Amino acid sequence: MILQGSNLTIRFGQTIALNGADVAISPGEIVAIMGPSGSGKSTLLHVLAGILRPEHGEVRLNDERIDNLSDSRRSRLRLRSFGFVLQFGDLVPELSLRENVELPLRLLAVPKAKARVRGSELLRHLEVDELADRRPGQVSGGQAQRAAVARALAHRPTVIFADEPTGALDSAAGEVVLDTLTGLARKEGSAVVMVTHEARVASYADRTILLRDGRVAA
Ligand SMILES: Nc1ncnc2c1ncn2[C@@H]1O[C@H](COP(=O)(O)OP(=O)(O)OP(=O)(O)O)[C@@H](O)[C@H]1O
Repeated sequence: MILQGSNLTIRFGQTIALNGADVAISPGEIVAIMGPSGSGKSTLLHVLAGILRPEHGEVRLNDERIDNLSDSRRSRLRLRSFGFVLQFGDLVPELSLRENVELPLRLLAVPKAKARVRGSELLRHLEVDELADRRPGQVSGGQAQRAAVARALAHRPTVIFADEPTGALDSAAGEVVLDTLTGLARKEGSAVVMVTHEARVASYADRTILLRDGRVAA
């Protein structure tokens, strides 16, 4: 297993968002997390990704415990090992699509020329290379989301976390984003963990984890 969460428990005030959830993700596996509203899907994603710390339980990446690392070590680990695709354009609005895609590489000190080659390759795969110099506000939602997929893949992360990655798109644009996200992740060996409430989105996954009341129900 590449990523493992055991007995994950977290509360927000009186609300128990996760109540002893266990999940394990294999290398390169594509997993959908489904369940009713409020069942803890986004919270599970944030705990697995080291954004939130569980109150009980532990998270292991490559068998190394990550939930008890300091905030700065967890941020560093997220930058190196994880990619993220969120529902709404989380690209940096002041940067071009190309600069957004190169950003994780530049933060990881990849030389500019090398980052440019990798960025161009991904933008081409995602068919937004002709828009590379535009800013996110100057392209459609679907085009921006394809650039977000390119950015998530840029540094060849171990796991890509996607929270409702097509939630803001019409179905045609959503299909393109899912095709490219899952297709490129498979090709490059990144695992994908995606939260969705749509069966159509989950059909792209190898396996679905069903959450109910903060636990894995199936
Ligand atoms: N920051 C927070 N502060 C307070 N309560 C929270 C917070 N985040 C989540 N919760 C609560 O924890 C529970 C699980 O929330 P979560 O967002 O993980 O559910 P979800 O399954 O992703 O829901 P949805 O499908 O509606 O997005 C909910 O009852 C929610 O209200």
